[in-house]
Amino acid sequence: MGAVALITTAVVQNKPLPKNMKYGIVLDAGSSHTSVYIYEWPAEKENDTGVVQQIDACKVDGNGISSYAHDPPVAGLSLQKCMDKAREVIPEQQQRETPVYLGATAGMRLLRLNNATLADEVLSSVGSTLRSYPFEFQGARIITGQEEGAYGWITINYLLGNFLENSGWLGRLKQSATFGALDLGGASTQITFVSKKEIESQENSLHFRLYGKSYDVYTHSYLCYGKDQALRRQIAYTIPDANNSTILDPCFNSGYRRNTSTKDLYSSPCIAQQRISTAPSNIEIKGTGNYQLCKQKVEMIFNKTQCTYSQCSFNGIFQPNLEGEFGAFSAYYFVMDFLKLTNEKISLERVKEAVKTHCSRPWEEVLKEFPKIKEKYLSEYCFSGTYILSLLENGFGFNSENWKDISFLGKIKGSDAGWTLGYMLNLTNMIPAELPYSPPLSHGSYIGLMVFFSILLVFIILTCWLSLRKPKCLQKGII
Ligand SMILES: Nc1ccn([C@@H]2O[C@H](COP(=O)(O)OP(=O)(O)OP(=O)(O)O)[C@@H](O)[C@H]2O)c(=O)n1
Repeated sequence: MGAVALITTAVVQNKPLPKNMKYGIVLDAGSSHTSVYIYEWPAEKENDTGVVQQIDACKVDGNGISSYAHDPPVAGLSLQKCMDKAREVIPEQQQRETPVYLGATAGMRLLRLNNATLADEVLSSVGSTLRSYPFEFQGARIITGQEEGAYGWITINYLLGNFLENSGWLGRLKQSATFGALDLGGASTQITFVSKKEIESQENSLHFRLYGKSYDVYTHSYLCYGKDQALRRQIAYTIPDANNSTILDPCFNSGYRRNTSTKDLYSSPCIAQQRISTAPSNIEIKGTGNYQLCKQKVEMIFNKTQCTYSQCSFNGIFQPNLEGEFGAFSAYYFVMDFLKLTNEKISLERVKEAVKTHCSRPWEEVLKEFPKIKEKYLSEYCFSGTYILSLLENGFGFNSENWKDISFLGKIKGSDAGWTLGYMLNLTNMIPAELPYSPPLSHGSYIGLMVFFSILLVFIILTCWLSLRKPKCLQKGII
């Protein structure tokens, strides 16, 4: 049984895994795009102390499989380019033994809320494409927010080597040194960390036994609090004020303009409470680039008033005190990397100053300086930086003191930080619940020691024999 048995993996675990697998493929079908990751096993699979490594990754063109809700068969076809690449990367004789998993995240969770039949059609379309490749297709499913949080936590701690470090006798005695995981996607965000305090809400509590050590983990996934859905909500709040269908938005650089259809904006279940029937069908957003005003608008989406537990993050969700160090990845990394704020020595105050400065820059100037960056990303870095600060500070409770505990992580030892590796490690039972037995000495060292002690023994016996034996001449003299 897999070590992470608490996470339900029903659909995927039905098929036995190929015995000689050396590679694994995981497709991350996110809300904004799909990525294909190829992993390679370490040579010593049985007594695994090596690390499964990402050897290639491919980003699928387009906006994620959920965006094909209007035409599900195309969702599968969109994956072909990256799957063709996987066929080139993995040696032909290994392909039949290579498991392929597809996990869809928050974009598909939202589509399922809107229209479960369409979500099924999209999944069956990607399933038939993946089945047409010579790999061992293990299933396509929508993973839960809890799984997304847990697998992200497993991935970063596995890659950082924390589980093995905690598994020795010394590691088992001391407090578990793991990193908490902060994952910001397009449609949801996850926070996951080991908590010494009681976790008051059952749905936020996970227990893992990994390499012989137990971990009590807190996790929560906030649907609709990914970067793209948060932006939609922030815009939707302004629509009632729309005058002549124009919105002045402080979260975009001044001079930036964008047209949005309200039908498209309102199509997300995240905006359900904010829809107004008198909204114009099209709105024009005009940036005014003001960090303080943007922050005020962004904070409207965090409800800090109700809490039925001893303490909450926001929206009445229980969250224990933050503990230990954290690794922040996905959009946290993309945005902070763009703003050059990933250095741990940069204080929270300096981060705020930098976001404020970026927001105040005219759009023309930004565009001129970064002509190669996709306009969608570039235009949103003022909002994204402000949102990240609000989420971490106002939402989760980070402050000037513990800001230094956050590391913004893109790749760890060559593998992308994200949920996919943890997902595959769990489904292939790569992380044992108990520490595999490893003899204290290697075979070579045993033989070396045996030879050494044999020579030593012969030497001792010889010395004793020589010293006890009386020389014949002396014996004669005495007589
Ligand atoms: N260079 C980049 C790349 C991506 N993004 C943004 O990062 C966010 C998250 O992207 P990703 O990690 O791919 O999230 P998804 O998997 O699509 O989201 P989810 O898990 O919520 O489904 C998106 O809003 C995307 O616009 C960005 O700002 N800059």
